[in-house]
Amino acid sequence: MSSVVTTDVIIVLLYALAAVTTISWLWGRQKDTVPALIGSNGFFLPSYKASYEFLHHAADIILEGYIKDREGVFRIPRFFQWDYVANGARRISELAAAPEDVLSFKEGVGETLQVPYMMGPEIEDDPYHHHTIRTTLTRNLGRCFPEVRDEIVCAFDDVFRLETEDWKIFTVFPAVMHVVARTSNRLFVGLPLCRNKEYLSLGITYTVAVFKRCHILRLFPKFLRPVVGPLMSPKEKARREALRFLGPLISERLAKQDELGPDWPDKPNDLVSWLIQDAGPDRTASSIAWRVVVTNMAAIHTSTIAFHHTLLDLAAHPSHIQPMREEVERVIRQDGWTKAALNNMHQVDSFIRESQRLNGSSALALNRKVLAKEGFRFSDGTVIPYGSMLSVSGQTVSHDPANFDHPEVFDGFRFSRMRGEQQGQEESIFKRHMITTAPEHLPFGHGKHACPGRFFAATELKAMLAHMLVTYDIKSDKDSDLKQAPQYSFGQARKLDPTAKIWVRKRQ
Ligand code: HEM
Repeated sequence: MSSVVTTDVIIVLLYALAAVTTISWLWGRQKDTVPALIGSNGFFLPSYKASYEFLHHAADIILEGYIKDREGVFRIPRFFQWDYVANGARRISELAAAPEDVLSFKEGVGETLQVPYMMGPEIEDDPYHHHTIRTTLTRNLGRCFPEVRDEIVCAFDDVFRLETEDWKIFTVFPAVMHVVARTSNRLFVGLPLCRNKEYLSLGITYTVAVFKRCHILRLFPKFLRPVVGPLMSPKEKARREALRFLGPLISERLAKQDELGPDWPDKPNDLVSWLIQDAGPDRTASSIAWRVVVTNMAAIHTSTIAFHHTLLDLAAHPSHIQPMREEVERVIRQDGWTKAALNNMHQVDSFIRESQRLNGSSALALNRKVLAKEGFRFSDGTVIPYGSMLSVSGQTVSHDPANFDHPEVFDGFRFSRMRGEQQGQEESIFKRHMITTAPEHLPFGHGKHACPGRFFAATELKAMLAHMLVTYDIKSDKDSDLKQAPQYSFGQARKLDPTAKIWVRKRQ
């Protein structure tokens, strides 16, 4: 009993200390002219009530701000601090183009995902695997496509196990996550490990833990995070497991490289080899195994969410199936199952881009932290103070009639039509590809930090959709026709319905 009382007293004292420190820091700062979206403008710190309201209605509140002023900047209440949200294409472009020492991507992600606690300080300080993904992995997509395609075929076979001609019902999320995890790991670690259920569940469990716990840790004041962060971190356990699965494989490759040089005969062409090449002094089995897990985290959750929505959109809008089937079959007859063939599947590409447009997994995009001591200044003079988090309202731009005709309507061939209409105008055509980011299309971010894995994600997701179209019939589960209804949010994160189902059978 007395130890509980002591803990309570310590926590109250720590909170009081945080409040005094924050208030005195804010007191010395210039008055903030950016209006608050909810809560009172007059207060230095947002009220608990406003922060709680934002936690549960973030998407609606951000939309309200967008409707109020499509070119504006607002403050949003978080426990213990105000964050900032900017609207409009001009501000999005200015934010995306700002240098790292003014608006930091690294510190923005660090804060959003609580990287030092969830992944470790070395991932924040030296994210060399981002470079590996952007360069070597992307360059090898054509060469590695036969393996990726093979894994897609086998993984769908294993997940669906359709032995008769009858329809079978599936819960979409776990089915898609299994296929995505296997396919991604075929490229990351190769056979046979990419089919090892325990290994795959390590990546999935760690990813789910990071995305849940980072939001909870952000509810604590900063000075408490070094205490609470390590207690909540899934990192140590996942690191040990990663070494168990990947340690022998990586040690063997490191030994071969030491003995035979960097281009030893029959060196596997996968992420493990590419990371060994880029690792520099951090070239140990333990640290490379950890980069593989962290890459899994960036790749699997995001791609699973995207394909989950794609399949539900397909089931809800079946008139798109036949034209896409015809496109896939025509292109495959011409080019075979190759990466080049995917480039010619314009309707498939457009369908996934449209699904991403309407189903963003976060109400906020481009999360950055202001590092310039004088604050970040937009070209109209609005200043975001030093140390603040600044984001843009990623979802609202996709739903704005100024950017899209009938934005609320799912129109799977919206982007392929635009490409058709603009044949010959090279610059515009490339604006409509799934991988192309724009101020009005932010699922992959925008600017120099736009997702480096999006070329792989597009290859994987298009190959998955093309395979499903020509191999299976799918139809909606009547009960989950209104699949958007059960979506709810926690802070900026929008959660999908993990119970949504579809019917699948062998193609008739
Ligand atoms: C549909 C799937 C995916 C979506 C929607 C997605 C989305 C994003 C977004 C929004 C960002 C932040 C961009 C910004 O703030 O400007 C990002 C960054 C990143 N993504 Fe993805 N991603 C996907 C797939 C992947 C895959 C497959 C990989 C790895 C192979 C990957 C690796 C990364 C990495 C390493 C970063 C950090 C980039 C940097 O530091 O510059 N992503 N992604």
